[in-house]
Amino acid sequence: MLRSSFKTLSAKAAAQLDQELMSTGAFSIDQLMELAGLSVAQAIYKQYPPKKSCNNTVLVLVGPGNNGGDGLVAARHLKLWGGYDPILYYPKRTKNQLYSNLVTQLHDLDVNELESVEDVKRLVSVPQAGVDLIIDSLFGFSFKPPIRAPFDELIRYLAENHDKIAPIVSVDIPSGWDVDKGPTDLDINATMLVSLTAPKPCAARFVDSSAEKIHYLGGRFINPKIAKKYDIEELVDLYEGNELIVKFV
Ligand SMILES: NC(=O)C1=CN([C@@H]2O[C@H](COP(=O)(O)OP(=O)(O)OC[C@H]3O[C@@H](n4cnc5c(N)ncnc54)[C@H](O)[C@@H]3O)[C@@H](O)[C@H]2O)[C@H](O)CC1
Ligand SMILES: [K+]
Repeated sequence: MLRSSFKTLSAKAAAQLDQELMSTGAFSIDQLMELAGLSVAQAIYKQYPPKKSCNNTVLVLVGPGNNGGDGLVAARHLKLWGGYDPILYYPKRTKNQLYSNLVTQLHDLDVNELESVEDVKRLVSVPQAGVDLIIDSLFGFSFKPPIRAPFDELIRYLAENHDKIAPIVSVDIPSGWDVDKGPTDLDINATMLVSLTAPKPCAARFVDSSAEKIHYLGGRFINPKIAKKYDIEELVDLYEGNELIVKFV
């Protein structure tokens, strides 16, 4: 599949598909999130395998919705596989058993958390010994700009310091971008994007912005009937064998 010609799903269609999977499709959100987060972890393992020369510290920026949940799941898999040392920044928690369970699972794996944006700034700015990779699981297809506190300060810092910090892997959407229109004045400057189910329109802007941008597809849970209804059969057909991810090249 050519890296800049792929079917996309608008923010509205993505939300509708998500609802359909969980209503008539009879999936639970836990199931979808587990598969989404697992595919994010696999894409990271493939693109950034753990190195012997560093701690492989992965800072996971966790937002208040399901995009954040995908990041929590990905962190668990990376930790379980060994080689990676995830650390969380999760400033705004939704009171929901699903998320508190995911956090408990990470605490049981001795995954630590940062308390403030200042802690994040300190850690990401330490050359070599700080953070080797950043997972941006702040916002996904339900994000509506402009970005509100406390996330504005965080994204502004990452945007302004992108040449000094570790690569950023965005889950589903580069956080702060308009899902359908693309970058706003706050660009998190992600290096890699893992689109879930289908790329959203902003993914085309992402790959067009530089030949260096890396783009994966994950979230392999769409049956042929739903794929046909949403006109994304050609995306579903890209997965080979038992693979959970596809790299656009
Ligand atoms: N079918 C799939 O592909 C699946 C994808 N998953 C992931 O879920 C997200 C979408 O999750 P959702 O809970 O609908 O929303 P978000 O995580 O995008 O964020 C909602 C959250 O953010 C707040 N918010 C919105 N705009 C702003 C703003 N301008 N400033 C600050 N805060 C904002 C809002 O109030 C909510 O609290 C999708 O992208 C995938 O990553 C599922 O995991 C599985 C199925
Ligand atoms: K994101």
